[in-house]
Amino acid sequence: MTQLRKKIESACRKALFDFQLLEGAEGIAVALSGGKDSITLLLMLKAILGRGFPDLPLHAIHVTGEFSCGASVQESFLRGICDKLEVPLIIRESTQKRETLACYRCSRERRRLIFDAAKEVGAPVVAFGHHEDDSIQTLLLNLLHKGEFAANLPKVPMYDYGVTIIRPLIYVSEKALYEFAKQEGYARITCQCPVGQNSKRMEVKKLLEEIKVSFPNVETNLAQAALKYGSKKAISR
Ligand SMILES: Nc1ncnc2c1ncn2[C@@H]1O[C@H](COP(=O)(O)OP(=O)(O)OP(=O)(O)O)[C@@H](O)[C@H]1O
Repeated sequence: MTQLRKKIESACRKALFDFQLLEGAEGIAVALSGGKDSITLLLMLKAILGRGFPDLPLHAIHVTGEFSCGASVQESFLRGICDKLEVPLIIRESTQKRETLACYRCSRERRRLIFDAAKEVGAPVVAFGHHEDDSIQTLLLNLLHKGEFAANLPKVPMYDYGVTIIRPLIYVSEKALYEFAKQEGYARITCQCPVGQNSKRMEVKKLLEEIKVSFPNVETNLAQAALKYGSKKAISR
């Protein structure tokens, strides 16, 4: 096992433990876009479940469709990964059209498709591949755009849908995930969505790079603040 793999697995284990992410779970569904983050997540959970954590059934759910994130991923590529890991793969179709394309609508539909599939297979705990940098960007984006101090939380019960979202990669940096994907040979650009490439999130990413010049610890500090003070709004009923 490489050092990097060990490092990511151990950060993932720490998140599972610190936030009790698997508490009460009877099965886990990984939202698998085919990008580096969710593939790594699937590999990590496969390695961890049954070793220090309950041996829960694991499923992968992929949403396909012309403009869905992950649209450039071949089904056979995902099947290959899942078959090797002996994880059942479920594929759902998104209906997004270019004319009506907007991030919020697309991701709402994707979530609904993923949640429905997860419930159908008896795995209403859904793991997303969001990492530490996603959380930092979300925090800044919400602050600048909406005046809210709200980040990605590691565990969010979605009472209306009857599922719980978990984010086991919350302690892992994007850089580590990128390096690992390169090492494992599945680093590839997946999001070819014309809307996603120009989003406010990209602007926040650039802004963070600029801030980093004067404040080198900005990412660590924001990640900590996100976990400590990130809004509880998302988890209130
Ligand atoms: N088409 C999809 N099917 C299933 N899950 C998805 C899909 N698109 C995104 N997700 C889930 O949402 C998470 C965040 O999506 P986002 O588009 O921000 O991807 P990302 O940061 O590029 O991650 P990844 O490298 O896993 O694609 C992904 O890690 C994955 O768990």
